Amino acid sequence: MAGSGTAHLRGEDALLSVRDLVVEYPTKGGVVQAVSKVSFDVLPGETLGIVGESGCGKSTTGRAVLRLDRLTSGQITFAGERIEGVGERRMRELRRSIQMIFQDPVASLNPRRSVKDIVVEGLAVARAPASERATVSASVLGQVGLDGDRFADMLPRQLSGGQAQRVAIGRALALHPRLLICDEPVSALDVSVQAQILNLIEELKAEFDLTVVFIAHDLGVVRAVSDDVLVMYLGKVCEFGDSDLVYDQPAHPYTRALLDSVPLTDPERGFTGPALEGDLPSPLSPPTGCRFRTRCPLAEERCASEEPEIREVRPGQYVACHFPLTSPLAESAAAAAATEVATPVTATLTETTPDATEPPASELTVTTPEATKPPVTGEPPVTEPAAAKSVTAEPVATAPVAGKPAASAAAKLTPGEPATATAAEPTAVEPKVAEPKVAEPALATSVTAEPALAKAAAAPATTGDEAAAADDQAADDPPTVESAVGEQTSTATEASTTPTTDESVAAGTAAVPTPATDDPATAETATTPSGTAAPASTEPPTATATTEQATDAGDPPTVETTVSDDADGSAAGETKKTSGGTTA
Ligand SMILES: Nc1ncnc2c1ncn2[C@@H]1O[C@H](COP(=O)(O)OP(=O)(O)OP(=O)(O)O)[C@@H](O)[C@H]1O
Repeated sequence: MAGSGTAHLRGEDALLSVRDLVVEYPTKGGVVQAVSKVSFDVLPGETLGIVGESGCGKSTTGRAVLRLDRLTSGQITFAGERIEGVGERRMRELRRSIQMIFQDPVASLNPRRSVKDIVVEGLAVARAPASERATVSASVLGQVGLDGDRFADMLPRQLSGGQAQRVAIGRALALHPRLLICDEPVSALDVSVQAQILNLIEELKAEFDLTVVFIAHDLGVVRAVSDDVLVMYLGKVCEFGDSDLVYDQPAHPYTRALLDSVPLTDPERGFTGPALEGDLPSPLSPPTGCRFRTRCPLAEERCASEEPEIREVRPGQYVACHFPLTSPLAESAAAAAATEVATPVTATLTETTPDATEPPASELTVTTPEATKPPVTGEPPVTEPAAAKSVTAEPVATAPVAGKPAASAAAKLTPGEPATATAAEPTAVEPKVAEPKVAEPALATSVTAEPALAKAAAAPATTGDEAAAADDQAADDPPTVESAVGEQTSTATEASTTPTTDESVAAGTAAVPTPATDDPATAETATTPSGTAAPASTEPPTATATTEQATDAGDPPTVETTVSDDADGSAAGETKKTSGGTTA
């Protein structure tokens, strides 16, 4: 959590329980430790946000729950049933109850199928009669705001990104899932459309009593929709707790650094505070002890030798850190650091005084006087910089999100207000340095600024025709095949900047653009896993989706995910099937 532990777990009432999940990918360069002993619970009806830098293992965690990737070890319990070891037949049934929505909506849809057929692909796999499929299709399309004949016969390439994501959501809903895993569902969308899709998910969640795991790198998006949030770093859990608590009073230095990397709308100030510096270390050989220590301004020798156990630092807030920002331990750590060479630090430290006021959020709050500590250099980063993505935290947070009162959303992130309040309880702190430090964030190179904020705030909280029409504006000019290919290529380029690119590609987590074939029975459907994308090449992916001959012409094509299944005792290479990007 960057350590391990179970203090944050909430027990038997959980709909989904993940315990000590380990997912490793053997590659030519070594074993990628994508997820290392991650544990969490998701309670019925809640939305759990999972955040962290690109490459920290968010998508792998989500995919592991559905067993789309091979689990190295760990336990997964869904609705009281241990599922990490069930056979593939049972897993296929379970995937009706656990649906996943992916980042690239267009790539996740079969390009040769009409919208009305796509949304009931899962039912077709289950051999539901055509009449039932037609009824459900019409109903679901209405629920996701695509009612009317206009959309029913469209092909995915004729849809805007927002409309395509609505179709993907509809396809998931048609199976009446209990758990929805949303993997970066709005990252690829325009910010105004993001708000609409988030609202749609919130409304449907309430209407269908869904439990949601919401994976995103965008902190603002996650805050807007999540009840609780799990912060991951390099395959480990850093912090878990009530979303407001974690965002307002982050206790892990990594959480704080992430929040400080969020751009402000005030161009003079740039960013909330000192940005996270350095690169994500290689998952092939992660740092010993606390995995964050090589980038942590508070790291001590102990952090290299001892992995921190997660523990409660405030009611409802759990942190895996030897020196959490509000713990008395941080005081002694920082005091010790003060005796060391006092060179400029990555994070601006602050002084604690009994009656001082809250410091600017630009400053890293530790409860010790005059402590400065040089950045821990530790092991040099091995990998390429983490893939940079747009940061759109503030805009989305200010957009009204159905299911969460607008006032509450506004209270969470008010434009101009620091994204992180840093009052250390119970003592307040006095800023030592008044001027916020403006730093270039290591996390983001693309920033959504104020105009987007205004757009998002103005976005209507509707899922009906209006919203669909808004989405549709972008689709007035239906994208050509060429432009769709261009999109894939650019996504693939982004993916290529992630660490251990070779390994990722070798292991085949790239999304599979669906080939254009007229034969539905042999059409290869895309699953868009991991938020990465393969170029639209004719070469088949190494290990993700292959095609299976449908059992009859009426069946939609199924996707075989090439993974191994421990339970079945098969060797690597056994196939798992999903339908057209759903997890039916
Ligand atoms: N099939 C694979 N083979 C090898 N390495 C992989 C594979 N899938 C993922 N990885 C690696 O596992 C780590 C975690 O990847 P993952 O996609 O889960 O991260 P993430 O936090 O979801 O990132 P992003 O937000 O960019 O999708 C990364 O280092 C990634 O390169």
